[in-house]
Amino acid sequence: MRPRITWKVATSLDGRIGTSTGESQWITGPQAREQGHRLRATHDAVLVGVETVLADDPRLTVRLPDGETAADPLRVVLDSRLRTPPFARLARAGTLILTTREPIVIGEAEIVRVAGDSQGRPTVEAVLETLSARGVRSLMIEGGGRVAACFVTAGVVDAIEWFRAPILLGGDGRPGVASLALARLAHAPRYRRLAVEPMGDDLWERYEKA
Ligand SMILES: Nc1c(N[C@@H]2O[C@H](COP(=O)(O)O)[C@@H](O)[C@H]2O)[nH]c(=O)[nH]c1=O
Repeated sequence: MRPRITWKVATSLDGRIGTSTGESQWITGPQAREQGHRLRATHDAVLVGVETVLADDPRLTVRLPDGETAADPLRVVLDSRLRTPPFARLARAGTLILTTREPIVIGEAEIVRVAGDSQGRPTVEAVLETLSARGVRSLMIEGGGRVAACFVTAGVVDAIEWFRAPILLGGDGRPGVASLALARLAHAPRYRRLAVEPMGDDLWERYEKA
């Protein structure tokens, strides 16, 4: 059985995750970001694409206010061509890098080769099979836009945790979800809103697959 998949995204009002130059830290305020950490703590694994590693050098750990502790999820990077730098914060034990190339050493991360599509990117199916085999039952995708588009297109995004900040970044900003190549509205993936909660200046919108 595949893991339950949640896509978590922090955007401007107009659904952008960064400016045209890629600046993205931070779009949402401290309360929304803390909630993001709580969501990490409730998932077995958190996944990003290598573009996010190169842009943000994320840690993907759970960092909670003083006195609160929670285990870190398995960190997963989709990196078909193994571009994760050995000095990246994710290049350490507790990170699984999925590639379609012959594995090389990247810090202390574990590198596993999986099946690729016609463009040499790990297939969603192969990623989910690999994670299921490791006992991952819940997976949170944290971006970027292309990775989100792959999982949405594959029809496997069961829930969305959307943090929306009251700023505008415009059409030249980086989209939260890249191309879905939709010609017909009838084919748009549809989600049902479960809750909306103010988080400081931001909004936390929760959706599940309709
Ligand atoms: N920019 C942005 C987010 N960005 C997400 O957080 C990641 C950084 O995680 P870490 O290095 O562990 O702090 C980054 O790569 C991206 O996935 N999250 C948010 O709640 N709000 C924000 O405005």
